Amino acid sequence: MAHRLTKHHGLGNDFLVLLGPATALAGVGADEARRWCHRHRGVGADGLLLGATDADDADVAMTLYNADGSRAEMSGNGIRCLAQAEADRRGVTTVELRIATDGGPRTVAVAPGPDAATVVASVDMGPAGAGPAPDGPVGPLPADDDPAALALEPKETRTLDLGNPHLVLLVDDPGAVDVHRAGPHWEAAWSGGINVHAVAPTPGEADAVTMAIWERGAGATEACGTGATAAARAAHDWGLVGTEVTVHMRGGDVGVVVGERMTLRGPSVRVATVEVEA
Ligand SMILES: N[C@@H](CCC[C@H](N)C(=O)O)C(=O)O
Repeated sequence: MAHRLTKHHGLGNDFLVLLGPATALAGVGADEARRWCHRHRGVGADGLLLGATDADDADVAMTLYNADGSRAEMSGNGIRCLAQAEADRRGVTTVELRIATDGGPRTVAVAPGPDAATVVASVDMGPAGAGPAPDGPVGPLPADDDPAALALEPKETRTLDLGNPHLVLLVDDPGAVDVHRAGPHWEAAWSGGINVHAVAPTPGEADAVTMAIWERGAGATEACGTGATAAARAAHDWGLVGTEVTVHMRGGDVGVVVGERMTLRGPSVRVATVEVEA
């Protein structure tokens, strides 16, 4: 049996989306995510989003698999991609959707973007709660290793829960951090994994931070919406930014409004429609 997927990205954080009634999604899971998200042997993506369009308590019920097949509770970029796919299915470019996620219900307001392939979406991300404590030690390193590359001497650290878990490290220069090494190094202290972000205020720009990203289950990604929301919350609480924050990532920028409930605003771009073998 073949499945018709759409591919989208939010600032280079790319997702495959499969929409349909829950019965049609039933056989699709971790194995399909690993195969379809594979960069060389599949379509390629950071994650697979399943959207059940016949949920009782929401317009769409979202299930997210990372590229390695692990389940994640929530994605700030992914939920915008899912909302764009659902808007396309309905043939509209303006819509407000209630989306059930494993991290709780979210509301996404979709509006037209600068071109036909793009929408801009605002997501009510809910409150930013306290994240999990590490349950193991951060591993030892060779003595001659570069502390800046590994983000070994952060000025502050904070874990946050945006439905999914994040570790935010305040560093001097996120550009100096080698996320391929720093990410796994820090993540190893959480047995369930954690998304790791090295963050600093953006020089010469008020209310802006720059971040480098390592994602649980996907590795180095160009952008992370829940991570950007966590970074903005942490930077605000450290007194570095106000309540309307621009977060600069390798793939582009999002806007975050810091409050009791956090709001994330950014684009989703439709890339392709593909038919894959089950
Ligand atoms: N990139 C996403 C987050 C995807 C899930 C994450 N890798 C996890 O395992 O928690 C985002 O934009 O939020």
